[in-house]
Amino acid sequence: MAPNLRVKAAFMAMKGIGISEDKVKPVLKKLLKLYEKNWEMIEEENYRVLADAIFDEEDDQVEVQKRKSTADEDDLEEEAQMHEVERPLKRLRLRNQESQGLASPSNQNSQLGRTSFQPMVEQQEIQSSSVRQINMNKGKQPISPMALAVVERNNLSQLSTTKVSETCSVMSFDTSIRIRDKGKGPLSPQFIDGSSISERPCDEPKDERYDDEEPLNETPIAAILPDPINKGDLALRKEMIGGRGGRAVCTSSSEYRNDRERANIAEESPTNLEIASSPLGEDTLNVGSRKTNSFVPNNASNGSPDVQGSIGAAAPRIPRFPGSLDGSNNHLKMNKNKTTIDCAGSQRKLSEEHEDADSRSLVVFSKSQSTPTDLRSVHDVNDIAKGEERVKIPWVNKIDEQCPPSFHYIPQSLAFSSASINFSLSEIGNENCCSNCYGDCLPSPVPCACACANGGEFTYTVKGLVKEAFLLKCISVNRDPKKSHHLYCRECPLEKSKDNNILEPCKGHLKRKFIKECWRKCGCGKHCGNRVVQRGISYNMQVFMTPEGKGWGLQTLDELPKGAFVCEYIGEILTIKEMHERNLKKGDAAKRTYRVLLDSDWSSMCVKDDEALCLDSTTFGNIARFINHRCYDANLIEIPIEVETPKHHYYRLALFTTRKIQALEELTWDYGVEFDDHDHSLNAFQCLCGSRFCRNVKRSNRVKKVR
Ligand SMILES: C[S@@+](CC[C@H](N)C(=O)[O-])C[C@H]1O[C@@H](n2cnc3c(N)ncnc32)[C@H](O)[C@@H]1O
Repeated sequence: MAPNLRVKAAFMAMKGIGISEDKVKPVLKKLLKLYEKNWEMIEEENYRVLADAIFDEEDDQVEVQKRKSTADEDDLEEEAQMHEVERPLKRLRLRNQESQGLASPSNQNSQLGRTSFQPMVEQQEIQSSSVRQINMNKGKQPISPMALAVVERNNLSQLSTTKVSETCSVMSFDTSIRIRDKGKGPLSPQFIDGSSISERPCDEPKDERYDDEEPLNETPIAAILPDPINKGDLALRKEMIGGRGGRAVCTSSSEYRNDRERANIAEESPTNLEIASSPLGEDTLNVGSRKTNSFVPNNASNGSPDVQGSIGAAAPRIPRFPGSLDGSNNHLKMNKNKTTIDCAGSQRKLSEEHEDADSRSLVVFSKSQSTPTDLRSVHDVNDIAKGEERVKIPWVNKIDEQCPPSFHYIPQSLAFSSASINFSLSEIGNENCCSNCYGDCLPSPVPCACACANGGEFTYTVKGLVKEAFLLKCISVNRDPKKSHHLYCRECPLEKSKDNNILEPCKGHLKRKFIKECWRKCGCGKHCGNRVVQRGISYNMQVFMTPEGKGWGLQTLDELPKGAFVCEYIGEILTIKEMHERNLKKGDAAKRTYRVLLDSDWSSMCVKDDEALCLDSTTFGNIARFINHRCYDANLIEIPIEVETPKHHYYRLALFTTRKIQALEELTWDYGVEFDDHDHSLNAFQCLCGSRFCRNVKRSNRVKKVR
């Protein structure tokens, strides 16, 4: 349909429910801008989004009007106070009261005659003063001086251009990939990224509805339970205390390099072929489940405080998020005197810490008093990724005294135990790779075999960004998961894992578009433009404590272009059965785990039990575990990436920007949570995303209105 016909149709539809053109016009304009002229979204469900937006606009106007009259009342009140002495009405009232003996409020109105309006002045005073009180409290959060915060908001650009970049040095990753031919035993693990900061997105204004509300006291973001002491502790202790100097390569935020240039600087992170079992996992993880999409968030705790430098946990679509390792109070805290305190109570002045900012462990530990768990929970304030990424990822808390929750930073996902992910070269046939290519595939006029798998053309631009058309398709599938995008398993592994006597029918899985990247069996080089995700994180980000009460979050320190790769969702690779077992073990704590289902292609294959997988970032993960949820208009989107195997039971899950993102914006993605799905209360949390499309807002009234 031509655009103007669509406009007319929208007018007609709105007219049908009694909304005039002049009200529709400005809102429609805004929506078209917001959805980048994606009419399908606006037209869906008989223009429901449009109608909702118009009602919202009306609500906003009423609110503004209310505020205006409140402000007027305040002004009046102030004026009245200034001229208290000459307030005739008040004096009159007092005189009347005195003369008529009207001390009791109960008989005031009846006996004061014409002057009875005066008690209303009094009432008005009370109202306006309480309004004033609310206004005064509004927006005030308990903000303690940030003991550990190295980054002041105002100085962020400085941080990203100087502090971060100054500390860059060339890093070489240990590329410990062990590839074996099919059937010849274990392969090597694969890892990935993480980290963040943030501020409100410029085009995602905070919803006024939340302004006057106290932040809700949510369930804590997730609790990571203590790992059993094992041999790894010694190495960890060494790393915590000594750090691994000079490994990270940072990209200055001011100097943008495209992905390929960046790739020349840093070593490619190791690609995982086979996933190693974690000796720790089982006792330490919690899982949640989710209905259809791949993200299974839990009730993340708001982060019980940990040691300075430790990270908080977060979770995406199947994911759930952790908090403290053991839920005990064994956490390091920051005190308000700008002194850092470790678990053992050692104190150290912040200034001293700044002096040796490049030393990678800022917390002073008393070795004798610190347990291995304490040590593991400490995160370097300058780099929560512990040098595992190409860039450093600092953390900051300007809101309270919590430190990020404990977890193990891993840059690539690892199998916990039973997941069937032994990638082998023989599994990738010649038709599944471009063995005849050379150098960089992108400039070639003839699409290579990998491009053919992407529908005959590369999905990345030469700048390493996802092409607009592909991105829009992904966004529309996510934002508009109509039935047509859902596929249903004949025997759903998720339902099978539930131990129900009767097997429930599959609830459906969102069918997503994959990107196939070139890989090591291809003839091209590792800087080929069709290898973006596997090169890892390249933008500067920061983990930060959100002011809205969402716990920790991730924000970008760099401006990010639309379609840019931000990070992969990394975690332990679990079979659904393992996930379920962990849930049972954890009981209520399972609500605080961060898991994402890898179910984008379940329905198109008969998934065996050990092939139905999810990623659990509760105890082992990267910065993605800090990314908070935002309903509908999140600035990141997850896209499945095929790298090491053509079988889609395992794939990488990468997060890309849905639009240009300003430095200091919080990074968010839509977990796909259904807040009214009572069957999946494990995933529920009180959503504070602030989106005008928030699904956690009771919509019944609005829907009624539309009908
Ligand atoms: C993957 S974690 C995100 C990081 C988490 N905020 C933290 O502190 O570790 C997911 C958890 O964060 C919290 N969260 C994420 N998005 C939220 C939102 N929009 N509103 C409220 N809480 C949110 C919930 O507790 C959720 O279970």
